[in-house]
Amino acid sequence: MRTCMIVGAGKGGQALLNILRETNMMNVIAIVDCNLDAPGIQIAREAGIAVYSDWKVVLTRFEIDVIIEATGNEAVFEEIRDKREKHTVLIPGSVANIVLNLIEEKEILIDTLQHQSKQQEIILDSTHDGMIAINVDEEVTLFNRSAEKITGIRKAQARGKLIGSLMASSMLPRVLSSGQPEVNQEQLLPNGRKIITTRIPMFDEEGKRIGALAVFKDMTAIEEMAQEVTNLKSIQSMLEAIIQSSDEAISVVDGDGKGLMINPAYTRLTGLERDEVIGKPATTDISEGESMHMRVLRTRKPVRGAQMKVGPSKREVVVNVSPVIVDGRLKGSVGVIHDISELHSLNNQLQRARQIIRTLEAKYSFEDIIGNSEEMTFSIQQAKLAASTPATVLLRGESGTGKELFAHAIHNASDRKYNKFVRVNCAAISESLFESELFGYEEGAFSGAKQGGKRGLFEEANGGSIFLDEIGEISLTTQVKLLRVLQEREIVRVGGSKPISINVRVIAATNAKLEKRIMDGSFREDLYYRLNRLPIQIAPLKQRKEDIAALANHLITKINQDYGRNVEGITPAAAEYLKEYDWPGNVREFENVLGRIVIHMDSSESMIDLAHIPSLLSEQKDAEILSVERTPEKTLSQLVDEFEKKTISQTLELYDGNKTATARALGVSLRNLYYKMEKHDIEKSSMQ
Ligand SMILES: Nc1ncnc2c1ncn2[C@@H]1O[C@H](COP(=O)(O)OP(=O)(O)OP(=O)(O)O)[C@@H](O)[C@H]1O
Repeated sequence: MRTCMIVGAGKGGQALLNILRETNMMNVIAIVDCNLDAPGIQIAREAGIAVYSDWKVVLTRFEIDVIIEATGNEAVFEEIRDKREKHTVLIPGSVANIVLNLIEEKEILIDTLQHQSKQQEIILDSTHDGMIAINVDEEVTLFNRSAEKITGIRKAQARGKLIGSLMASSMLPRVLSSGQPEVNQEQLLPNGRKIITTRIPMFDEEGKRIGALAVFKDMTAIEEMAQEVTNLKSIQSMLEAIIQSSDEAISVVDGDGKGLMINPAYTRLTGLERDEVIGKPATTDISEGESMHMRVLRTRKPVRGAQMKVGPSKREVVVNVSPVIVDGRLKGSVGVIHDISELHSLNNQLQRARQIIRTLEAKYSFEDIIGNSEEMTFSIQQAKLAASTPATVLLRGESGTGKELFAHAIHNASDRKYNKFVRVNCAAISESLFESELFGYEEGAFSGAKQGGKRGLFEEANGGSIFLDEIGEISLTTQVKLLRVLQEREIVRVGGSKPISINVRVIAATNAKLEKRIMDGSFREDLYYRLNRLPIQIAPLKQRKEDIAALANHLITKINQDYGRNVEGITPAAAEYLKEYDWPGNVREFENVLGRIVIHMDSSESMIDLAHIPSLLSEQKDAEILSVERTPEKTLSQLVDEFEKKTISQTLELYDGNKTATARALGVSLRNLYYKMEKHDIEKSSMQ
């Protein structure tokens, strides 16, 4: 290194001394100044540099290669120039000044660079990408905050360290030596995080390799985000699918009330297509007046159950609208429209279904009426004819002949079969209730009347048939009212004045001799003629005994079902025997007798035979002897008298006319027996 002497220790000399020492460019041997207080003198002394007041002395003591003249004094410069050794280089003070300026500029530059690098650091620290750079010695020169977060290594720890000691798996040394960039490489960090990184070699302006840089992203976070987005997307598509397939009409508007979404049900109901709604303000939307969406956006409160009519066909709907509030901010509103006209039509269908079920109340048809006798065939023919007309029918026949069965069959064969069949047992309803039951009543018609009044059975049967069983039993007052209904085809509720027109087919039935009733004044002749326009007489079983075998088989099937038995039928001999009996209770009695036979049969027996019947028939005979035919016109004392007469006659017969034995058997005195025999006109022959 060349030796140097600085002449002049003023400001310039001092600066030069500092530079030469810092840069190590030359070995400063001595500094010269006649003023030993000059600023450079002190620094020289501290640095162990010799201080002289005469430069010539220095030259005599040291081998000096370079003399720097820093006095700014031209005379001094010329003297040194002339007296120095030839090989010694002399640098004038002005040059030293230039150097000084350069130094100042360098300092400013350094300041600026430092400032810039601070700024760059801030920028690099604020980026989300991790960045690590190394120099050619593989020392870390850049380690930004994101790199710190992703790798978990402290920035302060990393700076200046060998990358290999910091992260053994780092590929930066490889890039540094190969000079080849490596783009978008996946890498697993020791802390378990997955990164995607791009590594590039760095060159200076002359193409010299100066280091390598890695820029990387945290894939774990990205993957988590991607997962969240995927989840959100699937929820969104699920919601969309639900909304699109919903039968409820749905519309969604944004916070400004502009249409965002509607579903096909909305278009079906309102007639509004997507392009008429999406992006358009919902100012009036589906109905007149303020839009429900706008009201909800204004008040931030839901609207529930608003009723309105919408669409070209003015369908009745109920609307529910709710605000959509996310994190306290109003994002829009969702409206759901329920079409209640569909509900109404469902309700109608339900009513219809109910009506069909009701027709099951009229459960028999002509197929259920058994009998091939001439009498029965004729009755069935008449009934079928009656079924095809709206006419009032009067079914006549003894008790148990099948009048109700015929009434069912007529209703079910008529065009009213899908409407109601209402059966009224006129004998069972008390006189006082009869009118209100049949014709209904208005609210307040009598004490105990229901609020809003009540429909009567005629209204109930509207569109269908009403079966007035035991019609002979109704009072004269009710007969007048019924006649009016049959003539006018309208009813007036009890306590009301407004006539209500009704469309009901009347099927009446009686076992009474109405003609006799007319004679004694208990039945109105005009009503009789009204009812008797289409009379159907059903013959008693004793007049059509040829029906017995077929009836027996039919009834056995029915009994098997009722009692869970498996009787197959009746032998011809048994059927013949049953024909000998008169069946005063007709088919009902026949059915009861067969039922009792079946119950008494052994489960191994499959056919009803003679052996099963005799005891039963004798029981029947006893019952017949001991029973009296109860007809509505008979009074209790008449019935008791009749029973008494039959009992006495039967007991006399049993004891071959022996009155003493008969009186004893009946628990009466002989005198009393005679008295009763006379009273009942029991034949003299049996009175011996
Ligand atoms: N021809 C028939 N074929 C099949 N079953 C019959 C027939 N006639 C009557 N029945 C049956 O006999 C029973 C009595 O019939 P129904 O009640 O119709 O007689 P009714 O004349 O209305 O009697 P009442 O005057 O006492 O009311 C019922 O179980 C019915 O099914």
